[in-house]
Amino acid sequence: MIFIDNNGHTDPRLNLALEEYVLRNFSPTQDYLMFYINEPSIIIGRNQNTLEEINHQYVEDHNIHVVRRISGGGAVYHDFGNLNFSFITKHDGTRLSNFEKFTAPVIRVLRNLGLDAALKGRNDIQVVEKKISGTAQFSTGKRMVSHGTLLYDTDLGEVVNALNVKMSKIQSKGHKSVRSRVANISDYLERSLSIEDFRKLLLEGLYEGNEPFEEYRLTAEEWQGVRELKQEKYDTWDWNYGRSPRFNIQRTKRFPLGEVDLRIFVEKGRIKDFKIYGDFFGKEPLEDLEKLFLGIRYIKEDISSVLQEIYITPYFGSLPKNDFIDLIYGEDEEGVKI
Ligand SMILES: Nc1ncnc2c1ncn2[C@@H]1O[C@H](COP(=O)(O)OC(=O)CCCC[C@@H]2CCSS2)[C@@H](O)[C@H]1O
Repeated sequence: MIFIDNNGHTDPRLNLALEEYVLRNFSPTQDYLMFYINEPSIIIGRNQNTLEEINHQYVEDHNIHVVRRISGGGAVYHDFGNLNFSFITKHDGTRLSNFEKFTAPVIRVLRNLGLDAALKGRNDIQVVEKKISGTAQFSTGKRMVSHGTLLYDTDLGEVVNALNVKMSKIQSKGHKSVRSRVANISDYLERSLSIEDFRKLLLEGLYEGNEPFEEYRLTAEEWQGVRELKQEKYDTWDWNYGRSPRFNIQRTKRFPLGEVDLRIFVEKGRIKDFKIYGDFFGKEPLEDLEKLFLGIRYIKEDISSVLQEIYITPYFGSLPKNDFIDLIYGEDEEGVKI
């Protein structure tokens, strides 16, 4: 096993690019282990609809990154108190989602630290019914990544806030996260340890009985490749949001002049169909209004700039623009509690 040094980077886009770069470019006959800690971020599963998983307003207001990963599963929150481990190995022929093999050594270390940890559900490590780790896998056919989180001393209030979805009435085939009760590992330890001490103990524990892992630092050229992958993929709206499975949104809002009903169909993050029903829009045919939204990204900025152009038209005579943006892209007051 070779331990890959991530150089202490905490940008989730860089860490996920590094993991994918190692998976795709490093020796196919070697096994690798990597640790990384991300600054506050939500890491979305490969097949999820980003908007269905995040509290958009909260995430924006608090500068929380939203990044899609290549592995399946649900959305998780990371901060400086969450340590991620990642095994990048040959595909061992077992069915994906066999998490036992890769979680067993981690569970052993946690048990040695006095925690009553066990693999529960499909992919959770739990301590007394509370989740302290979520895991996921991705395979290229020959190689695979098996990675997981370890909630060490994460701000658990933020986990709830950031993942408290407020966009309602979305229908999609996107993979839905499995909400759980979560806990921090540090709360179960008898002595106090920093996350850095915990990281060291985990690394030592993982190679117990074997030779210490050989450490590898990437060359400048390899880092360049990682940065390119970051730029082409993990930095892009197309990957993080646009790649979501298609979805439908249905919204109704009562304005002083009457009710407006809206149906939007979004594919690859862009509005493909836009239907608006309401009886106070004046005499212009609504198709003209509807057409203006086709092809734009389903994000506040694009919606707002369309409305900018058409604000002074008969449609919007007496409707405040922000109310309209809210109708198309707002968040309901009552979110789904997790
Ligand atoms: N950091 C963290 N760790 C564990 N569980 C979490 C975390 N954040 C949120 N949650 C809880 O898990 C569910 C989602 O569970 P669900 O089972 O749907 O998804 C997962 O566990 C995915 C794990 C992905 C691990 C990758 C490893 C490196 S990059 S991310 C969420 O609604 C919260 O209740």
